[in-house]
Amino acid sequence: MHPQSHVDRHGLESLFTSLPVKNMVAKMPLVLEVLEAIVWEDRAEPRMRLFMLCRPRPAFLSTSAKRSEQGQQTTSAPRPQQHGGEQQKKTGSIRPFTVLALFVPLGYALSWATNGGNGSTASSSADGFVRYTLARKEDVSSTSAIFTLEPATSSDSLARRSAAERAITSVQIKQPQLQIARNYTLLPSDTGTDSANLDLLIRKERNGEVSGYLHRLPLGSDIEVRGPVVDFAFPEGVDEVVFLAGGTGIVPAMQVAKALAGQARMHVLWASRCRQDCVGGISDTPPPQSWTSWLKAGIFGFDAGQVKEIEHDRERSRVVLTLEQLKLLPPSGRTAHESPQLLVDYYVDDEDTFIQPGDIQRSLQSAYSTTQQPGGRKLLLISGPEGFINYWAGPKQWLNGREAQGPLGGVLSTMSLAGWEVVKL
Ligand SMILES: Cc1cc2nc3c(=O)[nH]c(=O)nc-3n(C[C@H](O)[C@H](O)[C@H](O)COP(=O)(O)OP(=O)(O)OC[C@H]3O[C@@H](n4cnc5c(N)ncnc54)[C@H](O)[C@@H]3O)c2cc1C
Repeated sequence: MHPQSHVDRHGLESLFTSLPVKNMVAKMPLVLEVLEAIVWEDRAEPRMRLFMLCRPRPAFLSTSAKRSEQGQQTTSAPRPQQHGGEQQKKTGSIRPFTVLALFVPLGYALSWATNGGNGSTASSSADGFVRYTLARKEDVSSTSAIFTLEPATSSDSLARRSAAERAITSVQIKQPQLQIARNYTLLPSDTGTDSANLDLLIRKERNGEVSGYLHRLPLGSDIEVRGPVVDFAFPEGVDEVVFLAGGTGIVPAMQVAKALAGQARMHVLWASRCRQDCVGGISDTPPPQSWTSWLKAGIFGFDAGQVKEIEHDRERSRVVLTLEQLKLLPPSGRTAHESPQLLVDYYVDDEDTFIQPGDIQRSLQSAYSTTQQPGGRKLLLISGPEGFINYWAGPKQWLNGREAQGPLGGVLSTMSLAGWEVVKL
């Protein structure tokens, strides 16, 4: 999930220090490539990053380590002393003004070149970002919305299909003032048509740099997008999937449901904070009623669950509608199970319904009882906020500059998961 920009720092330094000004124009493509690599290189030197940012990063932005652990692309690398002059001095062999002196004319030249020298704005930039326009924003709840992005020009759009078909994919969106980017998973296109538009479900994080910026943008704004990036490629032979989704973690679940339709049976357990996030969603396999619900039903003469279902059926959010459509996808591929291919259960914090280990265990067992492919692979996927993944499966790990699964921890590590491969997304 990281940009594959492997910058050879020493090569870089010698390039900059040895570059004669008269050769600058001739070497411009190389220099631009290097500068671009620095911007996206999470191990780049602080002094280099310093000059690529539009403004100094405030202290609270020193969450770079956390972001990197999340597989985010950012211009700041995990480091103990972000503004530590000591560290900068130790590693410095290029004087800051050298970089600045190069960058300013280069930036000007790049802008001139990409604009064809006439001041117009090209839709695709040298760093792979493509210009889109915010065409629609559909509020799902007070904290999340579906953004529809249209290519700014008809000739230039990200090729959705260039990423592997059997994979979870996301795109990276740039926050141009800070020069940072975040991943957002693509909502599956509605009808199987390969629309050039991109639909994204984006939650507004409190004080979130990129999500906050996107939620503030008015319709018609330019948004720079690049990708798609493969976040997880499905192994061959998967015939059972149990998917634990927290919040916007439902979007990768929808991609899996679409990609594996007819090939694997899938059960999604989706936890949302409030009902607005999943209006109209009715669980396919509701957990057994607790004794308190039976008591309420006895006292009040109705089942509270039924009332909720009637209320929720009045309208359905677009996410719930898409999930319903995915349930209807015709079987294709090697196996057509007779039982429903996709089951979705809804859990809502505000309604005091939470995913319980027993729900997961039931789902795993029911998958076993209906499996038709002996030897088929079984995946237990978990996607959502860091806290959600940590709670169920333990934290991911950051190893050698890359995000790794880390050992299985959390609640799942105490359960019997024989035969199931757990993947933290
Ligand atoms: C592969 C992938 C796919 C994703 N898909 C989606 C998707 O479809 N939809 C979606 O909404 N998100 C998705 N995300 C998450 C998304 O990429 C961003 O992480 C998310 O939008 C937050 O980014 P931000 O810049 O807004 O917040 P950030 O600025 O990174 O902040 C994140 C949180 O940390 C808090 N924070 C910041 N600094 C500090 C500090 N110093 N101390 C304590 N707390 C702090 C902020 O208040 C905020 O709540 C995906 C992530 C990945 C890796």
